[in-house]
Amino acid sequence: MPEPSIWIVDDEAAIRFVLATALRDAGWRVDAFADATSALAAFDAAANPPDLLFTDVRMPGDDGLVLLDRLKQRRPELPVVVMSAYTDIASTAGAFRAGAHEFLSKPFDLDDAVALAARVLGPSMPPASTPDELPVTGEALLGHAPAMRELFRAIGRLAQAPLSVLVTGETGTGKELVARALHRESPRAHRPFVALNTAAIPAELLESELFGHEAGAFTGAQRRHVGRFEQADGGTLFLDEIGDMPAALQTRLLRVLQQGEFFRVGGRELVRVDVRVVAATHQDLEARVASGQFRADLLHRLDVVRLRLPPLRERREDIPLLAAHFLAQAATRLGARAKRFDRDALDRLAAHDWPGNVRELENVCWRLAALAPGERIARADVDAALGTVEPTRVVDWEQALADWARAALERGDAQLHDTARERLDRVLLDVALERTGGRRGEAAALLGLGRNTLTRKLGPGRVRRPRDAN
Ligand SMILES: Nc1ncnc2c1ncn2[C@@H]1O[C@H](COP(=O)(O)OP(=O)(O)OP(=O)(O)O)[C@@H](O)[C@H]1O
Repeated sequence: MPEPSIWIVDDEAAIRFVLATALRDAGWRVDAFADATSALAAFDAAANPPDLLFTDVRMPGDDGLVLLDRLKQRRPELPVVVMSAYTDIASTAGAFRAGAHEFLSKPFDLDDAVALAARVLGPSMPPASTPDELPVTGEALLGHAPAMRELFRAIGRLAQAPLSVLVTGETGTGKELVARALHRESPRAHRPFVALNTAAIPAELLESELFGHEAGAFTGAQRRHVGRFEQADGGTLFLDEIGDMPAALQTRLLRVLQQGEFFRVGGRELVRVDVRVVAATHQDLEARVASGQFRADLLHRLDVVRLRLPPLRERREDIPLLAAHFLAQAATRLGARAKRFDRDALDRLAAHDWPGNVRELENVCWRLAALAPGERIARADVDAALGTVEPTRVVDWEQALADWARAALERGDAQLHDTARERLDRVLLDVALERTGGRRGEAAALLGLGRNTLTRKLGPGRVRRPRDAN
Protein backbone atom coordinates (compact mmCIF):
# COMPACT_ATOMS: atom_id res chain seq x y z
CA MET A 1 0.00 0.00 0.00
CA PRO A 2 1.56 3.35 -0.95
CA GLU A 3 2.01 5.78 1.94
CA PRO A 4 -0.77 8.35 2.03
CA SER A 5 0.01 11.63 0.39
CA ILE A 6 -0.86 15.12 1.55
CA TRP A 7 -0.86 18.35 -0.43
CA ILE A 8 -0.48 21.81 1.05
CA VAL A 9 -1.58 24.95 -0.75
CA ASP A 10 -0.49 28.21 0.88
CA ASP A 11 1.13 31.34 -0.46
CA GLU A 12 3.11 31.83 2.74
CA ALA A 13 6.46 30.05 2.45
CA ALA A 14 6.92 29.78 6.21
CA ILE A 15 3.63 27.95 6.64
CA ARG A 16 4.34 25.61 3.73
CA PHE A 17 7.71 24.83 5.20
CA VAL A 18 6.77 24.15 8.79
CA LEU A 19 3.58 22.27 7.98
CA ALA A 20 5.25 20.11 5.32
CA THR A 21 8.13 19.33 7.68
CA ALA A 22 5.82 18.32 10.51
CA LEU A 23 3.68 16.12 8.25
CA ARG A 24 6.74 14.52 6.64
CA ASP A 25 8.22 13.83 10.06
CA ALA A 26 4.96 12.08 10.83
CA GLY A 27 5.54 9.72 7.92
CA TRP A 28 3.46 11.12 5.08
CA ARG A 29 4.48 12.11 1.59
CA VAL A 30 3.93 15.84 1.20
CA ASP A 31 3.80 18.18 -1.79
CA ALA A 32 3.32 21.89 -1.41
CA PHE A 33 2.01 24.58 -3.78
CA ALA A 34 2.09 28.35 -3.55
CA ASP A 35 -1.24 29.00 -5.27
CA ALA A 36 -4.52 27.39 -6.29
CA THR A 37 -3.84 27.37 -10.02
CA SER A 38 -0.63 25.35 -9.82
CA ALA A 39 -2.19 22.96 -7.31
CA LEU A 40 -5.16 22.37 -9.59
CA ALA A 41 -2.94 21.86 -12.64
CA ALA A 42 -0.88 19.32 -10.70
CA PHE A 43 -4.06 17.66 -9.50
CA ASP A 44 -5.34 17.22 -13.04
CA ALA A 45 -1.99 15.84 -14.18
CA ALA A 46 -1.32 13.65 -11.16
CA ALA A 47 -1.08 9.89 -11.49
CA ASN A 48 -1.40 9.67 -7.70
CA PRO A 49 -3.75 12.35 -6.40
CA PRO A 50 -3.46 13.31 -2.72
CA ASP A 51 -5.40 11.60 0.05
CA LEU A 52 -5.75 14.83 1.98
CA LEU A 53 -5.27 18.48 1.09
CA PHE A 54 -4.65 21.50 3.31
CA THR A 55 -5.44 24.86 1.77
CA ASP A 56 -5.16 28.44 2.91
CA VAL A 57 -8.13 30.70 2.18
CA ARG A 58 -6.58 34.03 1.27
CA MET A 59 -4.11 33.71 -1.56
CA PRO A 60 -3.30 35.82 -4.57
CA GLY A 61 -5.24 34.53 -7.58
CA ASP A 62 -8.01 32.05 -6.88
CA ASP A 63 -8.63 31.75 -3.17
CA GLY A 64 -8.86 28.52 -1.18
CA LEU A 65 -12.64 28.38 -1.37
CA VAL A 66 -12.56 28.48 -5.17
CA LEU A 67 -9.96 25.72 -5.06
CA LEU A 68 -12.15 23.73 -2.70
CA ASP A 69 -15.05 24.05 -5.09
CA ARG A 70 -13.02 22.93 -8.12
CA LEU A 71 -11.57 19.98 -6.24
CA LYS A 72 -14.98 18.89 -5.04
CA GLN A 73 -16.25 18.88 -8.64
CA ARG A 74 -13.38 16.58 -9.59
CA ARG A 75 -13.27 14.36 -6.54
CA PRO A 76 -16.10 14.91 -4.05
CA GLU A 77 -14.68 12.47 -1.51
CA LEU A 78 -11.29 14.20 -1.19
CA PRO A 79 -10.92 15.49 2.39
CA VAL A 80 -9.92 19.15 2.33
CA VAL A 81 -8.78 21.02 5.43
CA VAL A 82 -9.30 24.75 5.17
CA MET A 83 -6.80 26.93 7.05
CA SER A 84 -7.54 30.51 7.81
CA ALA A 85 -6.55 33.35 10.06
CA TYR A 86 -8.70 34.04 13.06
CA THR A 87 -9.93 37.27 11.59
CA ASP A 88 -11.21 35.52 8.48
CA ILE A 89 -13.20 32.93 10.31
CA ALA A 90 -16.59 34.52 9.78
CA SER A 91 -16.14 34.60 6.04
CA THR A 92 -14.89 31.06 6.10
CA ALA A 93 -17.77 29.47 7.92
CA GLY A 94 -19.21 28.85 4.45
CA ALA A 95 -16.28 26.53 3.81
CA PHE A 96 -18.06 23.75 5.62
CA ARG A 97 -21.11 24.20 3.47
CA ALA A 98 -18.82 24.01 0.47
CA GLY A 99 -17.63 20.62 1.66
CA ALA A 100 -14.53 21.30 3.72
CA HIS A 101 -13.71 18.37 5.93
CA GLU A 102 -12.16 20.33 8.76
CA PHE A 103 -11.10 23.81 9.65
CA LEU A 104 -7.81 24.87 11.13
CA SER A 105 -7.55 28.41 12.40
CA LYS A 106 -4.20 30.15 12.02
CA PRO A 107 -1.87 30.34 13.78
CA PHE A 108 -2.25 26.67 14.60
CA ASP A 109 -0.28 24.23 16.63
CA LEU A 110 1.61 21.80 14.40
CA ASP A 111 0.68 18.93 16.70
CA ASP A 112 -2.97 19.71 16.03
CA ALA A 113 -2.39 19.66 12.29
CA VAL A 114 -0.61 16.31 12.52
CA ALA A 115 -3.33 14.88 14.78
CA LEU A 116 -5.95 16.11 12.35
CA ALA A 117 -4.19 14.40 9.43
CA ALA A 118 -3.93 11.23 11.51
CA ARG A 119 -7.69 11.35 12.13
CA VAL A 120 -8.44 11.73 8.43
CA LEU A 121 -5.93 9.21 7.14
CA GLY A 122 -6.67 6.70 9.86
CA PRO A 123 -5.21 6.03 13.27
CA SER A 124 -3.13 3.04 12.16
CA MET A 125 -0.43 4.96 10.46
CA PRO A 126 2.74 3.15 9.47
CA PRO A 127 4.48 2.34 12.77
CA ALA A 128 7.68 4.10 11.83
CA SER A 129 5.75 7.30 11.59
CA THR A 130 5.23 8.12 15.24
CA PRO A 131 5.38 11.90 15.03
CA ASP A 132 6.79 12.37 18.45
CA GLU A 133 9.71 10.03 18.28
CA LEU A 134 11.93 12.84 17.13
CA PRO A 135 15.59 12.91 17.99
CA VAL A 136 15.76 14.55 21.36
CA THR A 137 19.10 16.23 20.97
CA GLY A 138 19.67 19.88 20.37
CA GLU A 139 16.36 21.17 21.65
CA ALA A 140 17.56 23.96 23.81
CA LEU A 141 15.42 25.10 26.67
CA LEU A 142 16.45 28.72 26.90
CA GLY A 143 16.06 31.18 29.72
CA HIS A 144 17.92 33.04 32.39
CA ALA A 145 15.07 34.29 34.54
CA PRO A 146 15.52 33.06 38.14
CA ALA A 147 12.53 30.73 37.86
CA MET A 148 14.03 29.14 34.76
CA ARG A 149 17.44 28.69 36.36
CA GLU A 150 15.78 26.98 39.28
CA LEU A 151 13.91 24.78 36.82
CA PHE A 152 17.09 23.76 35.00
CA ARG A 153 18.66 22.76 38.29
CA ALA A 154 15.60 20.67 39.15
CA ILE A 155 15.69 18.97 35.76
CA GLY A 156 19.33 18.04 36.31
CA ARG A 157 18.52 16.54 39.69
CA LEU A 158 15.36 14.74 38.63
CA ALA A 159 16.59 13.30 35.40
CA GLN A 160 18.55 10.60 37.22
CA ALA A 161 15.69 9.13 39.20
CA PRO A 162 12.85 7.36 37.38
CA LEU A 163 10.25 9.31 39.36
CA SER A 164 7.02 10.46 37.78
CA VAL A 165 6.97 14.18 37.14
CA LEU A 166 4.03 16.49 36.67
CA VAL A 167 4.80 19.61 34.65
CA THR A 168 2.32 22.45 35.04
CA GLY A 169 2.03 25.73 33.22
CA GLU A 170 -0.12 27.61 30.76
CA THR A 171 -0.29 26.55 27.16
CA GLY A 172 2.89 27.14 25.20
CA THR A 173 5.14 27.65 28.22
CA GLY A 174 7.46 24.80 27.23
CA LYS A 175 6.09 21.82 29.16
CA GLU A 176 6.93 19.40 26.40
CA LEU A 177 10.47 20.77 26.13
CA VAL A 178 10.90 20.17 29.85
CA ALA A 179 9.73 16.59 29.41
CA ARG A 180 12.21 16.13 26.56
CA ALA A 181 15.00 17.61 28.65
CA LEU A 182 14.20 15.24 31.52
CA HIS A 183 14.47 12.39 29.06
CA ARG A 184 17.62 13.65 27.37
CA GLU A 185 19.45 14.06 30.65
CA SER A 186 18.36 10.67 31.98
CA PRO A 187 19.92 7.21 31.69
CA ARG A 188 16.98 6.47 29.36
CA ALA A 189 18.19 8.93 26.74
CA HIS A 190 19.11 6.23 24.22
CA ARG A 191 15.60 4.78 24.41
CA PRO A 192 12.50 6.40 22.85
CA PHE A 193 10.78 9.56 23.99
CA VAL A 194 7.14 9.19 23.04
CA ALA A 195 4.58 11.96 23.41
CA LEU A 196 0.82 11.81 23.40
CA ASN A 197 -1.50 14.76 23.61
CA THR A 198 -4.53 13.42 25.39
CA ALA A 199 -6.74 16.30 24.32
CA ALA A 200 -5.89 16.04 20.62
CA ILE A 201 -7.10 12.49 20.20
CA PRO A 202 -10.79 11.61 20.18
CA ALA A 203 -11.73 9.86 23.44
CA GLU A 204 -12.79 6.68 21.63
CA LEU A 205 -9.32 6.25 20.07
CA LEU A 206 -7.32 7.17 23.13
CA GLU A 207 -7.33 3.78 24.78
CA SER A 208 -5.92 2.00 21.74
CA GLU A 209 -3.46 4.83 21.16
CA LEU A 210 -2.10 4.33 24.67
CA PHE A 211 -2.25 0.58 25.01
CA GLY A 212 -2.47 -0.61 21.42
CA HIS A 213 -4.97 -3.06 20.01
CA GLU A 214 -5.06 -6.45 18.40
CA ALA A 215 -6.27 -6.95 14.84
CA GLY A 216 -10.05 -7.12 14.84
CA ALA A 217 -10.40 -5.57 18.30
CA PHE A 218 -13.01 -3.18 16.92
CA THR A 219 -14.43 -2.07 13.60
CA GLY A 220 -11.64 -0.58 11.55
CA ALA A 221 -8.84 -2.32 13.45
CA GLN A 222 -7.41 -4.35 10.60
CA ARG A 223 -3.90 -4.65 11.94
CA ARG A 224 -2.33 -4.99 15.32
CA HIS A 225 -1.41 -1.56 16.62
CA VAL A 226 1.40 -1.03 19.10
CA GLY A 227 0.38 1.60 21.63
CA ARG A 228 2.46 4.45 22.99
CA PHE A 229 3.25 2.63 26.23
CA GLU A 230 4.92 -0.16 24.31
CA GLN A 231 6.65 2.26 21.96
CA ALA A 232 8.12 4.03 24.97
CA ASP A 233 9.43 0.85 26.62
CA GLY A 234 12.71 1.61 28.38
CA GLY A 235 12.21 5.31 27.69
CA THR A 236 9.88 8.15 28.59
CA LEU A 237 6.20 8.61 27.86
CA PHE A 238 5.02 12.21 27.86
CA LEU A 239 1.28 12.56 28.48
CA ASP A 240 0.23 16.07 27.60
CA GLU A 241 -3.07 17.64 28.71
CA ILE A 242 -3.53 14.86 31.23
CA GLY A 243 -6.45 16.75 32.82
CA ASP A 244 -8.58 16.02 29.78
CA MET A 245 -8.29 12.28 30.09
CA PRO A 246 -11.71 10.57 30.25
CA ALA A 247 -12.59 8.97 33.59
CA ALA A 248 -12.53 5.34 32.43
CA LEU A 249 -9.09 5.78 30.99
CA GLN A 250 -7.82 7.44 34.16
CA THR A 251 -8.70 4.26 35.99
CA ARG A 252 -6.91 2.14 33.42
CA LEU A 253 -3.85 4.38 33.41
CA LEU A 254 -3.62 4.23 37.18
CA ARG A 255 -3.64 0.45 37.11
CA VAL A 256 -0.91 0.36 34.48
CA LEU A 257 1.23 2.78 36.47
CA GLN A 258 0.80 0.65 39.58
CA GLN A 259 1.41 -2.70 37.93
CA GLY A 260 3.62 -1.89 34.95
CA GLU A 261 1.63 -4.25 32.77
CA PHE A 262 -1.55 -4.24 30.69
CA PHE A 263 -3.50 -5.95 27.93
CA ARG A 264 -3.80 -4.44 24.48
CA VAL A 265 -7.38 -3.62 23.52
CA GLY A 266 -8.91 -6.94 22.46
CA GLY A 267 -5.77 -8.78 23.60
CA ARG A 268 -5.14 -11.69 25.97
CA GLU A 269 -1.39 -11.45 26.29
CA LEU A 270 -0.08 -9.44 29.23
CA VAL A 271 2.38 -6.77 28.10
CA ARG A 272 5.07 -5.61 30.56
CA VAL A 273 6.75 -2.26 30.10
CA ASP A 274 9.30 -0.11 31.86
CA VAL A 275 8.25 3.45 31.18
CA ARG A 276 8.92 6.72 32.95
CA VAL A 277 5.83 8.87 32.74
CA VAL A 278 6.03 12.65 32.58
CA ALA A 279 2.57 14.21 32.57
CA ALA A 280 1.67 17.82 31.83
CA THR A 281 -1.35 19.99 32.30
CA HIS A 282 -2.40 23.60 32.03
CA GLN A 283 -5.33 22.93 34.31
CA ASP A 284 -5.70 23.09 38.05
CA LEU A 285 -5.78 19.37 38.76
CA GLU A 286 -6.58 19.83 42.44
CA ALA A 287 -9.73 21.67 41.40
CA ARG A 288 -10.58 18.91 38.96
CA VAL A 289 -10.11 16.38 41.74
CA ALA A 290 -12.37 18.45 44.00
CA SER A 291 -15.07 18.52 41.35
CA GLY A 292 -14.78 14.81 40.67
CA GLN A 293 -13.33 15.12 37.18
CA PHE A 294 -9.91 13.74 38.00
CA ARG A 295 -8.99 10.81 40.19
CA ALA A 296 -7.13 11.82 43.34
CA ASP A 297 -5.12 8.59 43.39
CA LEU A 298 -4.01 9.13 39.80
CA LEU A 299 -2.95 12.67 40.63
CA HIS A 300 -0.85 11.41 43.52
CA ARG A 301 0.73 8.78 41.35
CA LEU A 302 1.68 11.26 38.64
CA ASP A 303 2.55 14.11 40.94
CA VAL A 304 5.56 12.62 42.70
CA VAL A 305 7.47 15.73 41.73
CA ARG A 306 5.96 18.90 40.32
CA LEU A 307 7.68 21.38 38.04
CA ARG A 308 5.94 24.66 37.37
CA LEU A 309 6.65 26.68 34.27
CA PRO A 310 5.88 30.36 34.76
CA PRO A 311 3.94 32.13 32.00
CA LEU A 312 6.12 34.23 29.72
CA ARG A 313 4.70 37.48 31.11
CA GLU A 314 6.23 36.53 34.47
CA ARG A 315 9.71 36.20 32.96
CA ARG A 316 9.81 39.07 30.50
CA GLU A 317 13.57 39.29 30.81
CA ASP A 318 13.76 36.13 28.70
CA ILE A 319 11.82 37.62 25.78
CA PRO A 320 14.76 39.20 23.89
CA LEU A 321 16.81 36.02 24.16
CA LEU A 322 13.96 33.81 22.98
CA ALA A 323 12.96 36.21 20.20
CA ALA A 324 16.50 36.38 18.82
CA HIS A 325 16.74 32.61 18.97
CA PHE A 326 13.47 32.02 17.12
CA LEU A 327 14.25 34.66 14.53
CA ALA A 328 17.63 33.11 13.75
CA GLN A 329 16.13 29.63 13.68
CA ALA A 330 13.39 30.72 11.30
CA ALA A 331 15.87 32.45 9.00
CA THR A 332 18.03 29.34 8.78
CA ARG A 333 15.12 27.06 8.09
CA LEU A 334 13.62 29.44 5.56
CA GLY A 335 16.98 29.90 3.87
CA ALA A 336 16.52 33.63 4.37
CA ARG A 337 19.01 36.26 5.57
CA ALA A 338 19.19 36.80 9.28
CA LYS A 339 17.27 39.83 10.54
CA ARG A 340 17.72 41.89 13.69
CA PHE A 341 15.31 43.57 16.04
CA ASP A 342 15.41 47.31 16.64
CA ARG A 343 15.43 48.33 20.28
CA ASP A 344 11.85 49.61 19.94
CA ALA A 345 10.76 46.37 18.41
CA LEU A 346 12.18 44.41 21.35
CA ASP A 347 10.46 46.77 23.78
CA ARG A 348 7.19 46.15 22.00
CA LEU A 349 7.72 42.39 22.27
CA ALA A 350 8.61 42.69 25.93
CA ALA A 351 5.46 44.71 26.64
CA HIS A 352 3.08 42.22 25.06
CA ASP A 353 1.21 39.89 27.41
CA TRP A 354 1.72 36.66 25.43
CA PRO A 355 -1.38 34.68 26.33
CA GLY A 356 -0.01 31.93 24.06
CA ASN A 357 3.36 32.20 25.83
CA VAL A 358 6.55 30.99 24.15
CA ARG A 359 4.67 29.30 21.32
CA GLU A 360 2.99 32.59 20.44
CA LEU A 361 6.35 34.36 20.52
CA GLU A 362 7.80 31.67 18.27
CA ASN A 363 4.94 32.06 15.79
CA VAL A 364 5.34 35.82 15.74
CA CYS A 365 9.08 35.50 15.08
CA TRP A 366 8.46 33.09 12.22
CA ARG A 367 5.99 35.53 10.76
CA LEU A 368 8.52 38.35 11.10
CA ALA A 369 11.28 36.26 9.54
CA ALA A 370 9.09 35.50 6.58
CA LEU A 371 7.26 38.79 6.16
CA ALA A 372 9.06 41.82 7.57
CA PRO A 373 10.47 43.63 4.54
CA GLY A 374 13.85 44.93 5.75
CA GLU A 375 16.78 43.39 7.53
CA ARG A 376 15.97 45.35 10.63
CA ILE A 377 12.68 44.62 12.30
CA ALA A 378 10.96 47.77 13.47
CA ARG A 379 8.28 48.33 16.04
CA ALA A 380 5.67 48.70 13.30
CA ASP A 381 6.56 45.26 11.93
CA VAL A 382 5.99 43.78 15.38
CA ASP A 383 2.68 45.63 15.67
CA ALA A 384 1.62 44.15 12.35
CA ALA A 385 2.75 40.66 13.31
CA LEU A 386 0.95 40.82 16.64
CA GLY A 387 -2.20 41.82 14.79
CA THR A 388 -5.08 43.69 16.27
CA VAL A 389 -5.88 41.00 18.76
CA GLU A 390 -6.63 43.21 21.70
CA PRO A 391 -9.63 45.34 20.86
CA THR A 392 -10.66 47.64 23.70
CA ARG A 393 -13.82 45.74 24.49
CA VAL A 394 -11.75 42.80 25.65
CA VAL A 395 -10.59 44.99 28.49
CA ASP A 396 -14.18 45.56 29.64
CA TRP A 397 -14.79 41.86 29.52
CA GLU A 398 -11.73 41.10 31.59
CA GLN A 399 -12.80 43.75 34.05
CA ALA A 400 -16.18 42.10 34.42
CA LEU A 401 -14.53 38.75 34.91
CA ALA A 402 -12.22 40.17 37.55
CA ASP A 403 -15.21 41.64 39.41
CA TRP A 404 -16.99 38.34 39.22
CA ALA A 405 -13.94 36.46 40.49
CA ARG A 406 -13.52 38.85 43.41
CA ALA A 407 -17.15 38.43 44.39
CA ALA A 408 -16.96 34.67 44.06
CA LEU A 409 -13.83 34.48 46.21
CA GLU A 410 -15.57 36.65 48.73
CA ARG A 411 -18.41 34.13 48.83
CA GLY A 412 -15.88 31.32 49.32
CA ASP A 413 -16.64 29.67 46.00
CA ALA A 414 -14.19 26.76 45.86
CA GLN A 415 -14.26 25.88 42.17
CA LEU A 416 -13.81 29.21 40.58
CA HIS A 417 -11.75 28.08 37.69
CA ASP A 418 -14.06 25.29 36.59
CA THR A 419 -17.12 27.47 36.94
CA ALA A 420 -15.49 30.25 34.95
CA ARG A 421 -14.35 27.94 32.20
CA GLU A 422 -17.74 26.33 31.95
CA ARG A 423 -19.48 29.68 31.73
CA LEU A 424 -16.99 30.93 29.19
CA ASP A 425 -17.48 27.84 27.03
CA ARG A 426 -21.21 28.11 27.38
CA VAL A 427 -21.32 31.75 26.34
CA LEU A 428 -19.05 31.15 23.34
CA LEU A 429 -20.94 28.07 22.23
CA ASP A 430 -24.32 29.68 22.56
CA VAL A 431 -23.30 32.75 20.62
CA ALA A 432 -21.74 30.68 17.86
CA LEU A 433 -24.69 28.27 17.65
CA GLU A 434 -27.06 31.20 17.60
CA ARG A 435 -25.19 32.62 14.66
CA THR A 436 -25.13 29.39 12.69
CA GLY A 437 -28.70 28.41 13.46
CA GLY A 438 -27.52 25.46 15.54
CA ARG A 439 -25.14 24.01 12.95
CA ARG A 440 -22.31 22.62 15.06
CA GLY A 441 -19.67 22.23 12.38
CA GLU A 442 -19.93 25.87 11.46
CA ALA A 443 -20.13 26.94 15.09
CA ALA A 444 -16.91 25.05 15.74
CA ALA A 445 -15.27 26.80 12.80
CA LEU A 446 -16.42 30.19 14.04
CA LEU A 447 -14.81 29.50 17.40
CA GLY A 448 -11.65 28.07 15.92
CA LEU A 449 -12.41 24.71 17.51
CA GLY A 450 -12.35 21.28 15.96
CA ARG A 451 -15.74 19.64 15.56
CA ASN A 452 -14.78 16.93 18.05
CA THR A 453 -13.85 19.43 20.70
CA LEU A 454 -17.14 21.25 20.23
CA THR A 455 -19.12 18.03 20.50
CA ARG A 456 -17.24 17.11 23.64
CA LYS A 457 -17.84 20.51 25.17
CA LEU A 458 -21.52 20.35 24.29
CA GLY A 459 -21.72 16.89 25.80
CA PRO A 460 -24.99 15.15 26.55
CA GLY A 461 -27.52 17.61 27.86
CA ARG A 462 -25.33 20.59 27.06
CA VAL A 463 -27.26 21.53 23.96
CA ARG A 464 -29.21 24.54 25.09
CA ARG A 465 -31.36 26.93 23.30
CA PRO A 466 -29.50 30.17 22.69
CA ARG A 467 -31.40 32.41 25.02
CA ASP A 468 -32.19 30.09 27.91
CA ALA A 469 -31.76 31.64 31.28
CA ASN A 470 -28.58 30.76 33.05
N1 LIG B 1 12.43 28.06 27.20
C1 LIG B 1 12.30 27.79 25.90
N2 LIG B 1 13.35 27.91 25.06
C2 LIG B 1 13.23 27.66 23.74
N3 LIG B 1 12.07 27.30 23.15
C3 LIG B 1 10.98 27.18 23.93
C4 LIG B 1 11.04 27.41 25.33
N4 LIG B 1 9.82 27.21 25.84
C5 LIG B 1 9.04 26.87 24.83
N5 LIG B 1 9.71 26.83 23.66
C6 LIG B 1 9.15 26.52 22.33
O1 LIG B 1 7.80 26.96 22.35
C7 LIG B 1 6.93 26.03 21.75
C8 LIG B 1 5.91 25.55 22.75
O2 LIG B 1 6.54 24.75 23.74
P1 LIG B 1 5.88 23.39 24.28
O3 LIG B 1 5.19 22.66 23.18
O4 LIG B 1 6.91 22.67 25.05
O5 LIG B 1 4.79 24.04 25.23
P2 LIG B 1 3.67 23.32 26.09
O6 LIG B 1 3.64 24.01 27.40
O7 LIG B 1 3.90 21.84 26.08
O8 LIG B 1 2.38 23.70 25.29
P3 LIG B 1 0.91 23.01 25.36
O9 LIG B 1 0.44 23.09 26.76
O10 LIG B 1 0.12 23.89 24.45
O11 LIG B 1 1.11 21.62 24.86
C9 LIG B 1 7.82 24.91 21.24
O12 LIG B 1 8.10 25.13 19.88
C10 LIG B 1 9.07 25.04 22.07
O13 LIG B 1 10.19 24.59 21.34
